[in-house]
Amino acid sequence: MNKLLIVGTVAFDAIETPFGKTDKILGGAGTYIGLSASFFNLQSAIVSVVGDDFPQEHLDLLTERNIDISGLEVVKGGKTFFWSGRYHNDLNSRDTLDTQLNVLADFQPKVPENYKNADVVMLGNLHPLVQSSVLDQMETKPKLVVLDTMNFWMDCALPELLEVIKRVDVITINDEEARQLSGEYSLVKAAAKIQAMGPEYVVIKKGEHGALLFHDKEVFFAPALPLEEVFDPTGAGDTFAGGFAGFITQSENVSFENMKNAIIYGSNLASFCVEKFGTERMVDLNKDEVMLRLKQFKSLTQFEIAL
Ligand SMILES: OC[C@H]1O[C@H](O)[C@H](O)[C@@H]1O
Repeated sequence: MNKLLIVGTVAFDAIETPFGKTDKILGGAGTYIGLSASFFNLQSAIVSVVGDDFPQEHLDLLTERNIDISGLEVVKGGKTFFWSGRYHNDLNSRDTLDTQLNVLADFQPKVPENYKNADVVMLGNLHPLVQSSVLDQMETKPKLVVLDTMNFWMDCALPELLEVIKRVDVITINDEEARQLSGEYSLVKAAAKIQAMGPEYVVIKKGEHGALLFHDKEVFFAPALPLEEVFDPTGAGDTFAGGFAGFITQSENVSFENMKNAIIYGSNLASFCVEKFGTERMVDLNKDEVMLRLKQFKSLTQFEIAL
């Protein structure tokens, strides 16, 4: 089985949406990526850090999903990273209410020995120096390195971010971030400028409006499924990235054609993530539901050209 190495936060989140409120539930980019990738036939490991306030049941959940947690450091006497946010009525924008880095402040990632030859590396949203350090530890060149990031790092660690961007094959960011990073309003021009920074493939996430995949002069668009229920968008982008990286790892095919499938799988899994609070929906989701919704994705975009 092919190996996927994931780096990303494992966190406690407190979330408020127009539909309700939660207190300290399981969250973190690494968690969402891991859960999403667990729907594929692969071996995966998470490199991250938590404090000893992190409940065993959450660790068990990751292990039950066949995610290797030997690279998930538990700091004695430390507190787990905590994030709290409130979504506006449109669910597209949010305010961060609190961020407590805690053990994340001094995090030095350690890639498990048996993942230093991982086929695919998924660098979740974290400090770019942490992302670089994971790449430095790889003993064989991965077939594909995917990086997710956000505007926060563009604002406060741009040189480090540009360094790690040079080293990756695929970058996933949202439309506003693509504009910020490139200084271009047109997403076509933005993608071209970002490709010139290093990544051959640029995935631009547009939330409820789908995702675009750029490579050379080619572009592919994956819709987002129009959903009746959108409850909580937290982790949707990470779930998308986990589905993308998971599918590529399973299929061993890093061509542009196969990446089209990967972004459909990513969008499909993300469409489930938003249906409940936090990781709830990803935890009770099964493969049959995933496959069924995939058919809906297909019929959403298929049509006959009438001349
Ligand atoms: O990307 C989603 C994650 O970002 C925030 O940092 C929260 O931990 C949340 O789970």
